[in-house]
Amino acid sequence: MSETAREIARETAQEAPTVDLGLSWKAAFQTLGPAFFTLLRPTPLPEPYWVGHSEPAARALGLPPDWRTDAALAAFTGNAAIAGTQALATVYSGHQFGVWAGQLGDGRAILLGQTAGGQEVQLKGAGRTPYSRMGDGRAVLRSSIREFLCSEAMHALGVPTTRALCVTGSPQPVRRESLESAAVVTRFAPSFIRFGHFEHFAAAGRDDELRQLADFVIERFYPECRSDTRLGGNAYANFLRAVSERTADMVAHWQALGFCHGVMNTDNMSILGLTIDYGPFQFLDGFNPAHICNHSDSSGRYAFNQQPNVAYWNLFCLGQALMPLIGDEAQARAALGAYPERFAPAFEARMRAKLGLVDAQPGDAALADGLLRLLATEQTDWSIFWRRFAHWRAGAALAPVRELFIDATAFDAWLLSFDARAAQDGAAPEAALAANPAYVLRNHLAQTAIEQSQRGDHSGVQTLLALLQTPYQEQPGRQAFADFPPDWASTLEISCSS
Ligand SMILES: Nc1ncnc2c1ncn2[C@@H]1O[C@H](COP(=O)(O)OP(=O)(O)OP(=O)(O)O)[C@@H](O)[C@H]1O
Ligand SMILES: [Mg+2]
Repeated sequence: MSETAREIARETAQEAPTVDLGLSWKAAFQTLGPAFFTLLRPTPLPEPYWVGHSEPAARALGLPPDWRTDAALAAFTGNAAIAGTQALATVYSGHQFGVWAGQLGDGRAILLGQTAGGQEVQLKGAGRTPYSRMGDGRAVLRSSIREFLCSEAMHALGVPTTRALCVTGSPQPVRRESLESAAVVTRFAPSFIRFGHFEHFAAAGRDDELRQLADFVIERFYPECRSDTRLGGNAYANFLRAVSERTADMVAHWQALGFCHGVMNTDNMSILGLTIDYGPFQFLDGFNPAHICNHSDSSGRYAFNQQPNVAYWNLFCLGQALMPLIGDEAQARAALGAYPERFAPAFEARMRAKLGLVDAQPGDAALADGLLRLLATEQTDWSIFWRRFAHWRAGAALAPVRELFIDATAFDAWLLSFDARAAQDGAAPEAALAANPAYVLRNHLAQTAIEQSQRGDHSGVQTLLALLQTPYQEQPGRQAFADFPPDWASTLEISCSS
């Protein structure tokens, strides 16, 4: 036993009680065998309390209506084991900020198990694992609230994402730049497997495990790749193609919503094309295409307008890792070609929806591009512009849209060409309202709820969650949540510290 393993064993030594939450479980990731994970228990936290909970997530997971019991509080803080589960941490590697980082792994996320309904349930911030390196295995309340809210917000926006059931907190101090307190996010997804899991075994030349992992993912999530006759009928090439397509769809959706992920390392890229790891993310305020949301990203590698290229770069890393299975470089390249082929039309379709158009026409990309240039020149507020525009399309006055521009003449000129184009379209007037949310999780909204929570009042988290769960519907009395950010929002520095 290594010294780290011994220390972890000491931390988790006390016998955790076992509780039954009324969920059925079935072994999944575990069946891969010990090369892929380490069995271990979460490390308990003292005096746990509820911070936030998502009822739609609870229903999706199959929990009963009165699920928030003391037993659930203990289980979702890592203080009790759940009957029928065997917790584990998985090993992965990855490229971070463009550089090979070697072995990483679940350093603070612990997989509890997979429900019979096919959802893997993880605790993030549940204590050290053999993959924690220098980390403490913990997550702070601040970042846990952000992850919880954004997971559920993205789901409600229709973006493929990992989901979050709840956040629980503990007074246990956690040191970051200052002393903060610990929290745990319970999140779930059909799989938390990342590009980095494949890179891990490929880098070590462990082709047997690489194949085992690919077969595991293909069998469960991409079975159609086995019978696909494209790419010479090569199942692994078709798998790479399918992942490329899902990734393109996901990133096109991000770009349409003005969502900056902030840490698109290959260990944060889901093999299912889900948005994963909500760290220094940000929904754009003013539209600056080169916006960098992560204060730790000094070179702007993950700037908003770099995201589509970075995803492609990350897919190349995945392609490289899968090469021993694909075997043919031309097929791998062709598989990766699916990304640009898919991204451009996917983004164009998203822009069309935002504009309230349905029928694809040849000049659409140029029309959208013309508008994006105007928005960039004036750094117009992304979400407010689109929501007001959607209301105008649905029959409201134009003035609230027009007044967003200092130079309204340029916008008027664009509008002339838009009007001509819209006249030939069959879209329902209110269509754009379903593509342009009224509420997104802007940094300052999250920050306000976090500070309130840090003072012991968690009601702000639930209030915000309720709005984010119905983002396309204005709620009476909640205008402030859809409004321009306050001046202090621009001074918020969100970094990798979490
Ligand atoms: N406080 C911590 N303690 C231990 N390991 C950590 C800690 N913070 C990050 N890590 C590990 O560092 C690596 C990169 O971290 P990154 O910020 O991408 O992930 P994360 O936020 O911990 O989690 P995830 O990607 O699971 O949402 C991962 O292996 C992660 O587990
Ligand atoms: Mg991560």
